[in-house]
Amino acid sequence: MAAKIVLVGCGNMGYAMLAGWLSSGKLAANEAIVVEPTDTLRERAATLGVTALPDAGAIPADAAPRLVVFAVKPQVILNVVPAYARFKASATYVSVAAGTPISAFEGALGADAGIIRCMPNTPAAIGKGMMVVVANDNVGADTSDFVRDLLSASGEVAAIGDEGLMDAVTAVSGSGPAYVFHFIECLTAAGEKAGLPVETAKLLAMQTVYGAAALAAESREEPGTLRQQVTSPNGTTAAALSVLMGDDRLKMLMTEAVEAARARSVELGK
Ligand SMILES: NC(=O)C1=CN([C@@H]2O[C@H](COP(=O)(O)OP(=O)(O)OC[C@H]3O[C@@H](n4cnc5c(N)ncnc54)[C@H](OP(=O)(O)O)[C@@H]3O)[C@@H](O)[C@H]2O)C=CC1
Ligand SMILES: O=C(O)[C@@H]1CCC=N1
Repeated sequence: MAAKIVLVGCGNMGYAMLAGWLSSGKLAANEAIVVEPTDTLRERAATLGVTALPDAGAIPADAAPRLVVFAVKPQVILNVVPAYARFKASATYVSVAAGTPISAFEGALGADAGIIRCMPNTPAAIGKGMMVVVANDNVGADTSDFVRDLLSASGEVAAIGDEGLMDAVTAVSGSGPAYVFHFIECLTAAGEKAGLPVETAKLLAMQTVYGAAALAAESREEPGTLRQQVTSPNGTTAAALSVLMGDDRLKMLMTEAVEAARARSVELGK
């Protein structure tokens, strides 16, 4: 059974990517094999029509995948990788793990293995993700193009030459959706405190974040200009922004949060 892709780990991130690839039509279900030990997650993957197996040993000998994509936790990834070394003749290896450097995969698979480190985020599930990639010198142009095309089904793809920046990338776009989800939670709670029914507060918070993000993405104006367009002199927005921006309060908080994530990514790579 030939397969284009073996996806190792189909939890939050693996499933989000797989769902994006399949729904875009860039990958057919019969071109993917998923390896996932957790029964419920394996069954969820199988509902998408892919072959879902409990361990690497169950993959047919003739699978010859073009890509092996690791979407398991950084804490276990280097124990998981060796079982996939047998696909080296056909495969390039892609890791989405936070922290784990390309050199660690070269150590496990050999210096001649093609390795791509990718930092996706969960909006990939609906084609709105941000994927940042960096590859070692063993990855040829054909494979780079193939991976870029596949990842583009999940959203925006950017390449960086300096792997050292991947910890910062992880802290901004990899973890970033969680910051935005928390912002929605906080705006909802604040709306409720101001007297709105919770469902109304949630709708207002969600649609406001969605609309503002879409406007910022589609407009030619800078976010700062768009902010000023909302802010009437001495009006309601100015009152709120004096709380958020006074003493650079939110900026300092975001800087601290991103630095905490970046430092944790560095730690996970050790
Ligand atoms: N979640 C996110 O938003 C993002 C995550 N990432 C990265 O993606 C990776 C996965 O994260 P996430 O999806 O959140 O984690 P999850 O725990 O949701 O998914 C990982 C899955 O891998 C399974 N697994 C464990 N061992 C193996 C194995 N030997 N073979 C196959 N599957 C195995 C786990 O099963 P079990 O639980 O039974 O061990 C689990 O179901 C991490 O490295 C993370 O850094 C990157 C960007 C964003
Ligand atoms: O929290 C984490 O470690 C992973 C990496 C980026 C998003 N989730």
